[in-house]
This record gives sequence, structure tokens and C-alpha cells, in this order.
Amino acid sequence: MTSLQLSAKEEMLEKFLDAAARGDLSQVSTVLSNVPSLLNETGHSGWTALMLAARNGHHHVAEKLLLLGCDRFSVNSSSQTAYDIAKFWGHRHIAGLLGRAGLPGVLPGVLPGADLHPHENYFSRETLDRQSGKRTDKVWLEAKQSDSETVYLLFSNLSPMVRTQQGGGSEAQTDMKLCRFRYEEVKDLLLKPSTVTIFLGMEKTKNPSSSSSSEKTESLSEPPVWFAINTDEDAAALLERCREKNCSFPRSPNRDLLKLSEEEAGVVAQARSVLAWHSRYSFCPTCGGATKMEEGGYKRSCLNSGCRSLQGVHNTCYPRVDPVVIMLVIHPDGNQCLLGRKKVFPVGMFSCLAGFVEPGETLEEAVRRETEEESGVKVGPVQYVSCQPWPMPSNLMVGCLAAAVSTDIKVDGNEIEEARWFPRQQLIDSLFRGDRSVFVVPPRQTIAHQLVRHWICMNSNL
Ligand SMILES: NC(=O)C1=CN([C@@H]2O[C@H](COP(=O)(O)OP(=O)(O)OC[C@H]3O[C@@H](n4cnc5c(N)ncnc54)[C@H](O)[C@@H]3O)[C@@H](O)[C@H]2O)C=CC1
Ligand SMILES: [Mg+2]
Ligand SMILES: [Mg+2]
Ligand SMILES: [Mg+2]
Ligand SMILES: [Zn+2]
Repeated sequence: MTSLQLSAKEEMLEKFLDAAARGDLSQVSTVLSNVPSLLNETGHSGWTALMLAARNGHHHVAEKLLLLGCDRFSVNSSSQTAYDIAKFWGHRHIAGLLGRAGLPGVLPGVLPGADLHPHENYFSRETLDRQSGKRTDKVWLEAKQSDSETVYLLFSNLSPMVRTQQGGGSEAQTDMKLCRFRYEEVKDLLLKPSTVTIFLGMEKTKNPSSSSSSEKTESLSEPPVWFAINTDEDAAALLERCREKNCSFPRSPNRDLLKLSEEEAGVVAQARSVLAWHSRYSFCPTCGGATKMEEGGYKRSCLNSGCRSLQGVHNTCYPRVDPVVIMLVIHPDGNQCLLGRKKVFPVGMFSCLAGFVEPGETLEEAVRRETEEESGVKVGPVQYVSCQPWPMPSNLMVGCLAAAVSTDIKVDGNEIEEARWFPRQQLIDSLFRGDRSVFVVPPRQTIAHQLVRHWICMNSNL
């Protein structure tokens, strides 16, 4: 290319970028139809046309550029995407456009997991109204157990019965749904002493009651309630009870339960943790005596009348939850974060560091201690982001951002085999562009993934 041709192209590029910055859609379209290669080019400022349209709030230009397949993930010299820029300058309609789960026929969304609400994590959706006040109402609970509208979920070895279906897309995508049973189909199981039955709650009403219905019909038309039962019956025989095909009890909860919808995952988080508690606490932790289940499955009481656990309130009688801190540690330069590898991780996977909170410790202290134990990096300020119930068996993952005050890495070599500082750009490539060449982050259903995504989407450089 001669210098004359080069400068002609440069001139064309600056004209194109200027049109995008001014919101001149017709000029943007004309230039691109003549020179399509300009679509993702950057000018003197290092900004693309999409970034300039995002900066100046030109929704129609951004939309056109996206329809033409422009790269929405490219970043300027401050590692900002067009999405970051739109968000910073308050152009929410453009940020929404760039964050959406994909325009027809265009790229996937910049924000995977857009089916989650902001700050909501997988396993955390409260699909049912827990109605905890009803747990002590034995008469009501018994009546609901035999109600024909009641929904039962069946668990074997703490795994729910599910139906799997191949999804429609070209890439075989598995769609997993909980199998739902009626009273008549499980009433023999309910009578067995080894069966554990938990009251989960009542379906939430979509339209709050219409004023015309009388009190009587309102109580008659109460939404269905749900129970979960865990049984030690033979799993193959249990599967035969189901009217549907392709049913199973998934073997690997860590992996398989992530295929449920957000709604069903929330119910499973509740059911599995409570059932797991019963399976581990069959005897009284205080005296070793036999216990009985009460309050719809939310309490176990010792049958030994002399037991100390019957005097006052004892946490051993109630389902346990173990808090775990999980942290994305940010480098003092603000542009890298610390991820580590456990030996058991699949090849190439790096994730946030995490650890159980110890007795007498604050969340902040647990973040500092676990980070230093596992990586040798010292942490200063800690900020809470969001949390996630993790029913394997009953953790509450408390997600935090943590500011590092040192940078040398020295892994413990026991729990963590490798830890590294990853630049923001590498995370963008891995998360949003599907680039698996350097490393992979855990799937979107994990809070580890959501913390990384949260940090990427923050305007850390503005
Ligand atoms: N949803 C997500 O994104 C993630 C979830 N997790 C979950 O968090 C849990 C804790 O993370 P780790 O790094 O393993 O913790 P960790 O760094 O504290 O080490 C685990 C070890 O701590 C000990 N420990 C102390 N208290 C314990 C308790 N209450 N229960 C069991 N073990 C206890 C055990 O020896 C265990 O092997 C994991 O087991 C995993 O299920 C971990 C990372 C990501
Ligand atoms: Mg750990
Ligand atoms: Mg640890
Ligand atoms: Mg620990
Ligand atoms: Zn006892």
C-alpha cells in the first residue's frame, strides 16, 4: 500500500469514527458499505466506533454496529469495553443493549448468565414461600401431605430424581427438570420409618388474590405446597414409579445439579441441604441417643428425657449451614486478579480462593487468613459482593472482593497447587470470547464465575 493510499484509508477511518461519535447513522452505514474492514478499527484515540457511540449515547449507531457483527469485547488502552464506557457515562439503554444475552443472529451477550438477576446467584432463587409458621401446625401439614395438588420431589442418596432432555440447538444441550410426584404415587414411601419428609413451602402466587373471591374459596384455592422425600428404597425401583422417560438420580451433584433451571435449583438447594443434615445427624450430637424429626423437617429432638439438649435452645437441633468465604483478590495495580488451582480441578481451570470461616472469626478476617494460607498474598480492605447457598452439602458461599497489599505468591502446595495474577483482558477473553487457550474459569452457575464477571464489569479504571 502506498503512503497516499494509507492516508486515504486513515482519513476515511477518522471520518467514520467521527460519524459514530456524532451519531450520524447514515454516514456510518455509507462508509461501512464502501469499506467494511473499518468496523473494528481504532483511530488515534484507541477507541472503536462502538466505544464512541457508547460514550456519546448513540443507541441507533451502536445497534447498527452490533448488527453488522462488530466486536463488542475489544478494549481501549484503559481496558474498558464499550459496555464499561456506556455504563460509566450513564447511557443505560446502551449498556443494556451491550449486556443483553445476544441480538438475533449476532454475538452471544457480554454478560453470560443474563437470566440471573443482578447480584443473584445460581441456587439462590426463592421459588417457594417457606411458610415457616406452618411447620409447627401438624394438622395442616398432615392435610397437605395427602392433598392431591401437593408436589413431591423424590431423593435417593441425596440426589433428586430428574428427567433429562436433549435441547434443540446444534450443540447437544441438556435440559434437566425435576420429576414431580403426587401423593397417590408416593404414599407408601411416606409410611416407611426410614423415609425423611421435609416441608419445603408453598408455591408463590403470581397474581395476588383477586378481591372478588370470598375467604372460603381463598383457603380452598391455596397454592400447592411442596415436600421433598429421601428414601433408601432401591433407586431402579424408584425410577419405575415415574411416568416420564429418561429419568435418573444424577451421580455427581457438583456437576449435574447445575443443569437445572434457576427456579428448580433454588428448591433443590433448600431440600438437599436439609436432607443432608438429617442423614448426618441421625443421633443426638450431645448424648448419642435416638432423635425424632419435628417441625416439618426443620428440627430434630433428642428422645432421651435427661439430655442437656432439651434444656434451652441448642443449635444441634436445627439444620446446620457452614459459611465459606470466597474472594476475588485484586492486585494493587487494580488491573489483575488472583486465581488459584486445586489439584482436583479439570485441566486449565483456575478459580477464586475460598475457605471455611472459623469459630470466632469475622468474614473479613477469614478472607485475609485463607488468602494468605493458600497463596501467601496479604489482603487489606474486603468488600462483600453477594452470596450463594451451595448445597454440597450445606455451605453458604460469601462472595467478596479483596484488595491485595502484597503481590508475591507462595502457594501452600497442599490445597492449592498453583496461583497466578491474571490480567483483566485475559479474563475477558476467557469469559466472553470463549478463549480456552490460557485457562478456563468455572461455569456461570458458580459464585466464583460471578465474582470474576462482577469485577470485569466494574469500571475499575475510570
Ligand atoms: N460455588 C463456588 O463457586 C465454590 C464453592 N466452593 C465450596 O466451598 C467449600 C470450601 O472451600 P475450601 O477451599 O475447600 O475450604 P478450605 O480452604 O477451608 O479447606 C477445606 C478444608 O478445611 C477443613 N474444614 C474446616 N472446616 C470445615 C467444615 N466446616 N467442613 C468441611 N471441611 C472443613 C477440611 O480439612 C477441608 O478439607 C468447598 O468444599 C466447596 O464445596 C469452593 C470454591 C468455589
Ligand atoms: Mg480453600
Ligand atoms: Mg484453605
Ligand atoms: Mg480453611
Ligand atoms: Zn441427646
